[in-house]
Amino acid sequence: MADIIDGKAIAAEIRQDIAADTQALIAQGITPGLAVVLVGEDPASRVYVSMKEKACAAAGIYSVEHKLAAETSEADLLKLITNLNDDTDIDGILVQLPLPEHIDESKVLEAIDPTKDVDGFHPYNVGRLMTGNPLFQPCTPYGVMKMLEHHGVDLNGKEVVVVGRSNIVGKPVALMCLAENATVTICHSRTVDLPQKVAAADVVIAAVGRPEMIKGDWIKKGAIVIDVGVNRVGEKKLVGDVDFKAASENAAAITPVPGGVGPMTITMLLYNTIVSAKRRAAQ
Ligand SMILES: Nc1nc(=O)c2c([nH]1)NC[C@@H]1CN(c3ccc(C(=O)N[C@@H](CCC(=O)O)C(=O)O)cc3)C=[N+]21
Repeated sequence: MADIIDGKAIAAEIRQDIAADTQALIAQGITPGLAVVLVGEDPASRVYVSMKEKACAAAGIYSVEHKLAAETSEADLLKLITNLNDDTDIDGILVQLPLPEHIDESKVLEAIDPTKDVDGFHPYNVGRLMTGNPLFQPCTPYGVMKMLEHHGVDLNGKEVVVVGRSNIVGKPVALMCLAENATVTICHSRTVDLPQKVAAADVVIAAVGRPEMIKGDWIKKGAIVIDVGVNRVGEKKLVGDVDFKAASENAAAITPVPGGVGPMTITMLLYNTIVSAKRRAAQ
């Protein structure tokens, strides 16, 4: 049976450090500040945003939520971002994705001051990550790396297979593993013989958004499995991209869903906010 890599526990540990750093910054007269912008009424987005609020409050971070109506114009959203860029109380700006259809996502992400881009989605920060000199690392992949580190996984020379090629998870996590000297393969919907690719992996990182599509018998004995998927099936049940039960038979260690990567994502958002506030304090 596999070890469970407990994201909730690792997140709680990191959040204690974040709370201590926050107190130290406040003592220097700098209160870390995060602005979260939510456009529209998507229920899942609302849940995530309120989780972020609670986590900020628990850590002592100042947070402001800007809830805008679904029909808000792109121009008005850009205006809000400009104001937040100029607001000296704000160290981090997060615009919750997805945005409504009529708003150009790239335009919005590019409007955020890269020095406040705690999501790490601005092309400037993407470029900094790609060239090996990151300013902010995107929260979900950064959380994945912290989980591997906490579990004592050394990626040097390992075969990492990333399933999924999104800008927010697949591509950046592949770059981060490469920076740790892994041999990285990125698989996707057009990959030929995915089971065989996954079977070659020492570390599998699943980020496709399809419930339990990665089967347990694809996993090599002793592999590490990181499941980034959060798929709601039916009313309440949350499952990952990996068939957890079957994969646990082969894996040396595996992350659960819920309680795996999810809690780490929010933790790394707070972490990036503190990093940004420390830069402000050092100015
Ligand atoms: N600009 C932006 N940045 C994001 O980081 C971002 C976003 N937009 N849009 C949506 C996705 C999704 N996301 C999650 C955060 C926490 C959990 C999480 O904590 N999940 C819990 C379960 C929570 C539940 O029950 O729904 C868990 O896995 O244990 C999941 C997903 C951040 N996202």
